[in-house]
Amino acid sequence: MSSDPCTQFPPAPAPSAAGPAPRGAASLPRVLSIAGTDPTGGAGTAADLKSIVAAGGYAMSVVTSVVAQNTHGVRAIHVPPRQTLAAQLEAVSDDVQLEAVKTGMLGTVEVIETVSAWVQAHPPQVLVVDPVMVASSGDRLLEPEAEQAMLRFCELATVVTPNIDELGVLTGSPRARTEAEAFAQARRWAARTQVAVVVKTGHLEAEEVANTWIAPDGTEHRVRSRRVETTSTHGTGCSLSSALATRLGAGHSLAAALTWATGWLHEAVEHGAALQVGSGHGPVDHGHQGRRLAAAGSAAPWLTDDAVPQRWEHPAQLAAADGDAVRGTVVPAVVPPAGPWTEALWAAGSPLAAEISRSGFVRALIDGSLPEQQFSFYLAQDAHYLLRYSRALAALGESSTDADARAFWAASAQECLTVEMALHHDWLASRPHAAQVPVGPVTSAYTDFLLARALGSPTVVGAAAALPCFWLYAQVGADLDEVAPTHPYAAWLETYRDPGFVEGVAGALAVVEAELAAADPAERAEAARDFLLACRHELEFFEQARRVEVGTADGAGAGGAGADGAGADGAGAGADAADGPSADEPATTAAPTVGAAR
Ligand SMILES: Nc1ncnc2c1ncn2[C@@H]1O[C@H](COP(=O)(O)OP(=O)(O)O)[C@@H](O)[C@H]1O
Ligand SMILES: Cc1ncc(COP(=O)(O)O)c(N)n1
Repeated sequence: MSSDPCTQFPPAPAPSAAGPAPRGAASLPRVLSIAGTDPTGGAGTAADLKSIVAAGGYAMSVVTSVVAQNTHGVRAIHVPPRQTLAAQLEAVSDDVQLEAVKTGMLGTVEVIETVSAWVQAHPPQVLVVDPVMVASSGDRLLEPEAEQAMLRFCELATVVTPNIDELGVLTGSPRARTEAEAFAQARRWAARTQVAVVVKTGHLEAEEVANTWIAPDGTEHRVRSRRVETTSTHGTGCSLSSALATRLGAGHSLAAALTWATGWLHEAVEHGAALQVGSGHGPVDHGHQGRRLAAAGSAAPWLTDDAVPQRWEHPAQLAAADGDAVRGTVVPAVVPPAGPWTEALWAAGSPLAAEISRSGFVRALIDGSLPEQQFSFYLAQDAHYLLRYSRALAALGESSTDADARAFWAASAQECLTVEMALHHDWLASRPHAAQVPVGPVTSAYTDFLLARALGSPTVVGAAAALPCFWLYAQVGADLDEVAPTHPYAAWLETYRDPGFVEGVAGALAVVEAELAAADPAERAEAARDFLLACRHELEFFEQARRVEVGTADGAGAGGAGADGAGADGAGAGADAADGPSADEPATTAAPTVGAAR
């Protein structure tokens, strides 16, 4: 440690005129990033600030070095005098109580010593050290002679987050070629230093990128994530460590914090390329999840008044649900319409069908990356839905005047109950937490709407509102290629293609076509409007599960990853608890026979 007075900090709490604000009562964790800059906003302090905010913290920043860099690489590094660094650190700690500190690029021995001295004088509750050494562009961000100082600094951390190359340097081992080798290195280092390590496998080749917390006592918590084929990974390490620090600072367990940070970053990586920032290795979209959730709370009406004519006289009068006149770009329906009226309904609802296929929920369900906790929530809501949907179908059976329609709705209502029972037996029995999740607001809004139409509107209207559940569910099956038996949701995905279910869809289409043909134009228009609203309810129904915050206790199937899991400083929860079906979950259980719904 240097004896320079600039690196000698008074012990905490450092007094100032007002002194640091008292602990407790803060609505958000106050998180400090100590890092270098990136003027293109992808890495360093900029990435850290965005990540801390995204993770739910109040973000602060102390700059260690001013870096002229962009998505192609580093052009110049200026390290301000150590007095400047020390003064920044003191300005923060004299005034602000911190819940977490994250360090990134420290760069030189002098900087590391200054930060080390400050940390020792003001030990934070949570210190996440990202031992930044070399940028993804290949440029060095840590002087070679500073490596030893960095290794010593890491021993002050709550957790360190090296990438594969940095882990090798940290442990004095050759670069790990497999996850198992990386784990062995991390275990040895954690046992020796009593500091936890998050092993990140972004730099390995495998399709799965996992982040694994390895505690000093050897316990592990592994969070799986799917590799995104993209060049937009600049600043991923900065972002993960900042989000992790924030969640730990907020008091989440290590399992919950790592699960959340990994899932959030996955979405940010997935949408980074669309930002079109720079022509090299672009940044990730730190705000994607926040914007998605904000959009879910929009108060904008789902349909404008002119979306459907007052009187629907001819099939061609209907516009697409996005307001455009129906054009030739309609997504083909896997179960074909039964006549001109249902054909027009399909064309009008086609933008929503396409949106469901593109939705994060459906894509994650199909590619297997949907977190188990969100899948469990979906199952729980599905069970609530089926019970209520069955009542709506039974009501349609009672109000139908046509004998075939009556028989069809009654049989469908019955089948729905059978499917609901199978859902409990085959899927929810092994997820007792999910089985107890109450009906959510999205499910409730959809089913209240369906029941109101089935019980209080003309039969044609209730029937049209009930149709998207059949038709759009079958459509999801069209997006499926062969599902590998190792897919975590293989058995569930098969239900979308069940031939009995496809037959049921055709039956519903025939009934609705006949009802529409016989209806008067005003009722027909009402039916079209409610068909489109039900399509939108379908989209919301799928997407609601992605609004469940993984790693917290508010969703279903929290497993070992709930907020009440292992503490941040303690042992990890069981491996794979939150992000994929565990060995005893029924990933390959026989699918319930879906014949009527969802
Ligand atoms: N291509 C990718 N697809 C999905 N997630 C990624 C990808 N690249 C990085 N990540 C996420 O970012 C984390 C950190 O990335 P990594 O490249 O391992 O570290 P660093 O940025 O420190 O070099 C990974 O553990 C993973 O969660
Ligand atoms: C200031 C700063 N800190 C960290 C990184 C590493 O980020 P990456 O490895 O993604 O380039 C960077 N490029 N710049």
